[in-house]
Amino acid sequence: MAKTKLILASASPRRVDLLAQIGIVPDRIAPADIDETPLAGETPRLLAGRLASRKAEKAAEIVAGDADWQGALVLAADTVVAVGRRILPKAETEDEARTCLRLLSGRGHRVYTGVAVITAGSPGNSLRVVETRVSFKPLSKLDEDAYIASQEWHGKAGAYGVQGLAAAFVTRIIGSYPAVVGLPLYETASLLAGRGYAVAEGWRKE
Ligand SMILES: Cc1cn([C@H]2C[C@H](O)[C@@H](COP(=O)(O)OP(=O)(O)OP(=O)(O)O)O2)c(=O)[nH]c1=O
Repeated sequence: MAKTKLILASASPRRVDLLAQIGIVPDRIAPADIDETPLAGETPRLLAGRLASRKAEKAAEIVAGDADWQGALVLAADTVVAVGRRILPKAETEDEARTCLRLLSGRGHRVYTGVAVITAGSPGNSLRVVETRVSFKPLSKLDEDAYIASQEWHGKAGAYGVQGLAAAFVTRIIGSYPAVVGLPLYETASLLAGRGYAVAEGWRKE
């Protein structure tokens, strides 16, 4: 039987690296640019799920009509950081980043990562939203200034990347570390397997 093809609907190199960690190399990368504005009253969990689904649908639209990609799996994800019910932005300015860091300082927050898988040309999707609890130490003025100067916050949800310098701020993680970075690997593998993708194929050394 022909191997099921995989399309990754993401422009994020981190998601490519995370998939590679479990031996998965997408056959095609088809980033989906969508409006990520939360709806009025939308919870962070619902937002992460809706955006992951929307990204997968948009990438499937790109390959619709191309017979070579019918039946391929389309995988997308979205990461949202929330302090209580407040959804933090993907920080674009230093002011936004400072506001996020002050909200995160010395307390816990939640990271919601939605992962969606659809089969190109078929209706319906498989969706999981993974919640991970992350706690930060109280940040000093020096921590804050140095992290801002590092530029690592730029474009990141909640203005930090746990895979980088901000790891020095993290006192505790309850849940999935790879979900915080951008893709919950257990849930991703299980969604793909549920749609017929042989995740462990190719793990054996020749
Ligand atoms: C909390 C956290 C966020 N982030 C970043 C990753 C993303 O840039 C951002 C979440 O945005 P996303 O919209 O999930 O992803 P993206 O825009 O990078 O890529 P695409 O939509 O094409 O798949 O936050 C980290 O890199 N590490 C972290 O620990």
